[in-house]
Amino acid sequence: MRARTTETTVLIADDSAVMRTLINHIIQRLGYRSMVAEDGIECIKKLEEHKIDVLLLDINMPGKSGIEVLSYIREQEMSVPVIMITALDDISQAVQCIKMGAYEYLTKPVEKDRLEITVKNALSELSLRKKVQRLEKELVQKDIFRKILGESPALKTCIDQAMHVMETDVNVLINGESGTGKELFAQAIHHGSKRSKGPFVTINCAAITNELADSLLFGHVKGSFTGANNDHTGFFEQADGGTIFLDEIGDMSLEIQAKVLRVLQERIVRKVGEKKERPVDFRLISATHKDFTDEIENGSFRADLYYRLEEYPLYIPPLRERREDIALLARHFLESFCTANNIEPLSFSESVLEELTAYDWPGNIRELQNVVRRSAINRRGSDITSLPGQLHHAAPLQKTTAQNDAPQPPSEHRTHEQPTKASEHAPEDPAAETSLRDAELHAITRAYTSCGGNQTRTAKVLGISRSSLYRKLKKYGIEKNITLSVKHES
Ligand SMILES: Nc1ncnc2c1ncn2[C@@H]1O[C@H](COP(=O)(O)OP(=O)(O)OP(=O)(O)O)[C@@H](O)[C@H]1O
Repeated sequence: MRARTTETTVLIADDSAVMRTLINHIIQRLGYRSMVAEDGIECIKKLEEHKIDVLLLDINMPGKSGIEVLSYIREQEMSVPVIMITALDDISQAVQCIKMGAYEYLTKPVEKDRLEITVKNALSELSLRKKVQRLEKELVQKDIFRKILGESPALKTCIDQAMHVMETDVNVLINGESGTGKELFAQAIHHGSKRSKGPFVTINCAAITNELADSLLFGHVKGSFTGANNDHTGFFEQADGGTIFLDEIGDMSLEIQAKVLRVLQERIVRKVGEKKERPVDFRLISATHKDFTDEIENGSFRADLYYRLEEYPLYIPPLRERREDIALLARHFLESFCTANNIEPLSFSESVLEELTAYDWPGNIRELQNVVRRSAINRRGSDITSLPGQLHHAAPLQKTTAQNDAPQPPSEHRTHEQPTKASEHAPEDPAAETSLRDAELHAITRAYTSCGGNQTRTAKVLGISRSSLYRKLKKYGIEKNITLSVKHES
């Protein structure tokens, strides 16, 4: 029995040397590890410096009384159970201690059996309390991640990593192809963090121009430049006390990268047209679909900023690497679509589910969402037995729709969207559009695959600029997926 309990430490705080020795002796004979304190001040010091499992606390002590120590324990929200030791004529004070949260009181002289039972009970109550706290925490975490559906080990690993990192304040860099759920994860990390009551500010980095960067990021005062008709609070200040989510961080210009690096280092901002500096307290989560090794190598991304962003990397795998999730997600999107549109419940036939599962989903979950919606709209009965068109054609066409459907940052964060909207270039004949698209997609796919996914070489082969290649890859929702899916198929 002694060997079993030596892990448990009991602190005995009593100013009487005789009582300390007596209780210490009993505690050690019961097999617990013991520590002693001669007064309230020493008791608090030991509580702070050691892991104490049970505290035996005398009420009347010099320096700080037992009641003062108890108040301190409650103020600091320490979970140690406290057993008060009191003289018989001090019962009213002992009762007051129970009201203040002490577990129990024992009267002097302390009997061995009573002491043994009380310490044991206090320990089992503590372990029960810890179990309840753990279960409560698990419930909260499950609730936070309930929007992120999937049963695959790959997704579960991501959720597990996100759960661990959300309790800290470190910067997280989420990497994954378009539509894999990076923003969803960023939101979950924010909601599960100690900043959850603060704001979650999303910034689409691709949409910030160098000219407006200072004003958008740090704010401006009215009249500080032509068109500044009102004061504006910058994004970093808006995120004060909360989380700032820098989406598409890989698209940020070098000039803006320098500004962001400065805020990360100094944690202060200054509005355009103002001298005053303001401290800002934010947690940074950023997301990218790019491989930063290339970007850093070719000088388009600062290594020093990258290392600050990537204090904790979180990789969200594409859907084709977690095929187990496809049927589950498809059924979920179908059900949500039916509910939202007052449609009678629909279901997929087994062969359609197989087809969905076999497809590579270059546009990932966003693409799947859209295919499901279109299937529901085109249905001919309550069973969906075929998909809208061939899936490999759905990808590029879907991507454009999907970008419009995707959750977007608040409008003020989207002042300068990328000019790649289908409507701006729509040819008159839709069939011509499809064949042109197919030809372009085919050419890009071939070049990109033969260049092993290297964007600079692919752009050279195709005779277009790297940025224009990037826009096209994004437009078709293929990016690095082509290389991977080709590998997958062969
Ligand atoms: N595991 C999931 N369960 C349910 N819905 C998901 C899941 N992952 C993503 N989604 C949904 O898919 C869509 C795309 O997700 P999200 O915007 O988070 O992706 P993203 O990786 O940030 O995309 P992009 O890089 O294009 O900005 C959203 O509607 C999101 O709610």
